[in-house]
Amino acid sequence: MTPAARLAAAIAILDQLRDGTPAERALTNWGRASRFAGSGDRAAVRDHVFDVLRCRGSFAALGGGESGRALVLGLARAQGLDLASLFTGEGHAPAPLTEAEAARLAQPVPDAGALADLDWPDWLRPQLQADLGADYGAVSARMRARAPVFLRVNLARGDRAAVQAALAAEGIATRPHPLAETALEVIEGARRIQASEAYREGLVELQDAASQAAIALVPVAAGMRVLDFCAGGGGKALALAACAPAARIEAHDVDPGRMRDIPVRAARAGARISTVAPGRLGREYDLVLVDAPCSGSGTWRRTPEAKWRLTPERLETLCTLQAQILREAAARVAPGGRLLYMTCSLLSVENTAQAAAFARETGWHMDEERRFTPLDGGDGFFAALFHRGD
Ligand SMILES: C[S@@+](CC[C@H](N)C(=O)[O-])C[C@H]1O[C@@H](n2cnc3c(N)ncnc32)[C@H](O)[C@@H]1O
Repeated sequence: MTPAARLAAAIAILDQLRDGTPAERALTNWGRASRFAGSGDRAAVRDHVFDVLRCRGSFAALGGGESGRALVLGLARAQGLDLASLFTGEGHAPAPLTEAEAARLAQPVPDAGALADLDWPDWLRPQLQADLGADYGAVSARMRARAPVFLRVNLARGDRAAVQAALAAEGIATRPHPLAETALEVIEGARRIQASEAYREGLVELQDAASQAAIALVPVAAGMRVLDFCAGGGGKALALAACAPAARIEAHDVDPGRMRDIPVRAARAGARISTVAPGRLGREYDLVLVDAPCSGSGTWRRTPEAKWRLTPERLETLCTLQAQILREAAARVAPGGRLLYMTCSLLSVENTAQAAAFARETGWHMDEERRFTPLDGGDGFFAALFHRGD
């Protein structure tokens, strides 16, 4: 496919999203109907679609509307592409610019800060400005770009340098990242990771660097009884198991189906993690992890559709649920044990305010609290470690 045909495909896919079709489904549908498209074409079209979703507000302003065509015009303009050579109408290229489009595109481009402002939902912008303070502008700019890909080195299987060499031998170039001693940032070959031997043999897992740094805060040791209360696919439980292979780790989720991959992932990593059905939990864990359901605002570079779907009502529901889960999880901590609360959110209502309210209302003490933003290199993330007040 030509670069222009890839833009035309992105336009068609973005138009499909307007009725609420999820991007992944629209991309799959397009892929099935486009057998002529090679893997490079598919990757490029996907990147266009996700670049637009991340910057939907500013690209709509730059391109003059919310249609697929206007958004892609905004993308092309933001990326400094030569519109005249792409929008030709020849072959599979998008139709030439209309006079109205050409006149709109001749207007001056707003400054970068004003554009980045547009890429947050309007209702959330004041909250983010207050929560991020002096970092607001820089974080907003960072959130418009693609997220880096990080790997967690499974220290139970090899040290970081050895794993880096094994990956390099398979064409995956990485560099150590300062956020965590287990973190490697992938600089080349990201699409090869899941088929690589290093991945299949459990030397690495895909995990954001901030999540890795948060897990490093946890005082986990051999013999400890640990509960991952909101285990989902088990990313945090696996990271904990790598830190303390002799800890007794149990994974739980209100939706047990979400834990279905844990046995396979644990076997790959050589980790021991048992999954526990709701209602079969113990009461005396030395450490309970709560990786709470949240807005996911810290990960919106990877899941940009979620940014535009979040509503004030949904955020309020999530905050209520987080407070409730914290209390349920705290009831399972043994005397002298610890509770770790985490979110992948940038919002204080889910982070510092939630943690402070829990401490105030229950008498638990906060030992440590850490907030990560994309300025640290990884996703937005939050962790607060507590011990019981008595
Ligand atoms: C942020 S995800 C967990 C991600 C996971 N820890 C990981 O690292 O891959 C939050 C999880 O909390 C679960 N959850 C939601 N409400 C819950 C509840 N009341 N009790 C336990 N788990 C809950 C969801 O099903 C979801 O899997």
